[in-house]
Amino acid sequence: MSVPVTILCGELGAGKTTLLSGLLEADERDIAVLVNDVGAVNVDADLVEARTDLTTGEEVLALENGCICCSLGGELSRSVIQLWKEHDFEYLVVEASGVGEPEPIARQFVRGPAGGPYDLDAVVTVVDARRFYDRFGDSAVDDPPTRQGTDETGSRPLADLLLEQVEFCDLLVMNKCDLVTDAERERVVALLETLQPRAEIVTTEYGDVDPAALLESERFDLEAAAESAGWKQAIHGDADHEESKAADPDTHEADHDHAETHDHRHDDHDHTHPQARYGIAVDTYHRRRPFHPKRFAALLANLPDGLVRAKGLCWIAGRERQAITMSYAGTETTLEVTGRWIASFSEQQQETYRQSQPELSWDDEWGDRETRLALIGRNLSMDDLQARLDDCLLTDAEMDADWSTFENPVPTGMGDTTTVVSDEQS
Ligand SMILES: Nc1nc2c(ncn2[C@@H]2O[C@H](COP(=O)(O)OP(=O)(O)OP(=O)(O)O)[C@@H](O)[C@H]2O)c(=O)[nH]1
Repeated sequence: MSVPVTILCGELGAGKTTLLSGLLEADERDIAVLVNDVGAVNVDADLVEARTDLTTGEEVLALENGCICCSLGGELSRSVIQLWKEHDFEYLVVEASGVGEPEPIARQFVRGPAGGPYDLDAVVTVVDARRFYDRFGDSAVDDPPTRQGTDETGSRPLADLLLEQVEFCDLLVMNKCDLVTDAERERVVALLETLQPRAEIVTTEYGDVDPAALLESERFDLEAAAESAGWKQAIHGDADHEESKAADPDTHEADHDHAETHDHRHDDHDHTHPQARYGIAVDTYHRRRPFHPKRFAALLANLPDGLVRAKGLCWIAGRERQAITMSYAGTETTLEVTGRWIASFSEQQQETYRQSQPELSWDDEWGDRETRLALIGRNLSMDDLQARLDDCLLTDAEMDADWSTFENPVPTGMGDTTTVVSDEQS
């Protein structure tokens, strides 16, 4: 029988260790714990070990000096397999580094060698309610959120990773609720529901969560988790909507219709519309005309304060091969080369790719090049933001210019990123 696994994510200091200590104390099962902490001194492992030695004697294994989701990927698999071979236990909890991406960790338990002895039960993300509210919850605070630096592992902005942990999980534990007012708590819940419509949300203090919610909940589903982010659903909803309107010629250039895509997930079943109550809106932006690199970068440096999340693919003039993923969270936007437009391959390769993706929308002149972004904001005029994005598109005269002459901060190599910090002045 495979051993069930719960992965525990959340930003540094959100309360993962507190929750885990409580869990180990409250639960009868024989639980092994794998703790990963960035930095040489593995404080968490020491803490949990001290706690577990005194209580139930669970196995604690520490992976140090790195992040299990990237450099230690192989080591994670090796360690958990070794743990399984050498010890007897009923359950494994992996406390992921505060700066790790949960998806690659989860994949190791599904597709990697660890998928044999283990069965991934749930990915749980712990959110610090106070910090989340300060960062994303209220544009009108007198004391603005502190700007996020880059994380220790490289170029990814911390807020971006934080939202990824929210967007890829089965259960959200909103901790430190003693540090927010009721109104602030409700607003954070509404934001979390928008960013991640699939996950259940539990509000708590000092990680006091019923073990049944964390262990053997059988919540995990790789496909569902990978598609569950609010921004992805908005983009899929927009694409589907567009397909159903395909016969309409008006959809060709500017098929945006946010009145219909707006917050579509809750139309059927949620009569309270908490998102609307807190001024939270989801929108999509789709154009088949490239951005001017300099004007687009200038907009990213001056995004409206109410924008919480923006993510999707961009077509940027001068980068005719590179499909660029834009990801905004907190105050920073990363532009990363994440692939190639199919239209930049040879005709024969284009045929092959297009046959394998029959649903791909294709323009006679530009092929699959397009910009398709999800926008999540609060107290924000989506129409103004759309108009500002439109101002970044090439003009008719610029369409005829030599795009390679444009000043262009956008990277060219696969996997390369540029980060633009917004000064939140607009
Ligand atoms: N006020 C308040 N403090 C909390 C709560 N939960 C945890 N803390 C405190 O927050 C601090 C960080 O908690 P940890 O459990 O170490 O957080 P962590 O997520 O494991 O942190 P890293 O190991 O840095 O990733 C500790 O001082 C906890 O006592 C809570 O609900 N309310």
